[in-house]
Amino acid sequence: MTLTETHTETHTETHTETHTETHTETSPRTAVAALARDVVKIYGRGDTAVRALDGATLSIPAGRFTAVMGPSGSGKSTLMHALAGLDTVNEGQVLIGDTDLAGLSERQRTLLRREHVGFVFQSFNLVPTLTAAENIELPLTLAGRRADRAWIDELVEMLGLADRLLHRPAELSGGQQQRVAVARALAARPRIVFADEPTGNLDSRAGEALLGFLRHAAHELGQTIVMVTHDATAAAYADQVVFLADGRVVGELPAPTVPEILSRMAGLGSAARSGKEK
Ligand SMILES: Nc1ncnc2c1ncn2[C@@H]1O[C@H](COP(=O)(O)OP(=O)(O)OP(=O)(O)O)[C@@H](O)[C@H]1O
Repeated sequence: MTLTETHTETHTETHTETHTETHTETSPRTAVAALARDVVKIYGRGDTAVRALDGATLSIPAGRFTAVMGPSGSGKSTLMHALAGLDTVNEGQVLIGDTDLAGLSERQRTLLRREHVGFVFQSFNLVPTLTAAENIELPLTLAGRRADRAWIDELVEMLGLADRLLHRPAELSGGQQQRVAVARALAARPRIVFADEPTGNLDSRAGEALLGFLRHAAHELGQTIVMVTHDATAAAYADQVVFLADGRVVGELPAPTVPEILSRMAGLGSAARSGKEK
């Protein structure tokens, strides 16, 4: 099953002229899920201006699991925010699917994110007053879309959450909370899921289970996933690792192994965590 086969575009009047969703239920997903081309992002002005992205170019392949690594301050979070439509850029082009974000208003970007982007954060970001089930369905509730019950049930089953659905986040372990967050990110069948250090607050066993699921989601469900991490063990679960330094993409490593990742990172002047010290 590919996600496009059952993904119904429910939005109408809110969409922009620049957004060309012309695919039918049988058309294949584009090979590139998101694209940044020569992107410059400057924070602040004058003497205090910081060039967080300095000509970053990156293509995110659809249906693959991509890890983004780089020294602290290299621009990973900034690039992720730009690709996810959370923030605008000063120069260059950012596309999600076929949509050029430059043509969109802030509200249109919000709607695009709601429809096409899922997020998983280090700190889980679940709503404490809602049950696990309600948290999982929150993106659909917000978008006014009806839950695809069979899909949600499948996610819950795959993530081993079936007996935790009526519990609130405080009654769940860290690993369970993060699995709820992953189910929430995938619930609306987004075009792309961004995960920012998703295993940062998990012990290694829970982290490995989560990373295994993310890889499964890419390979078996066709879900495009982009993960920012400092952890070489986590990055080695990905299909490819993209390396950033000084606001630019400086390398890519397909089929990465932990030693290769650590060696590349050492070349960038940063000590990546091997993940073993956890
Ligand atoms: N809101 C902001 N205002 C000013 N400068 C910022 C802002 N956000 C990020 N920066 C700067 O932009 C640069 C890139 O930051 P970014 O957070 O993207 O790096 P990163 O690679 O994600 O770092 P880390 O691994 O430490 O999280 C850094 O020099 C940072 O200090």
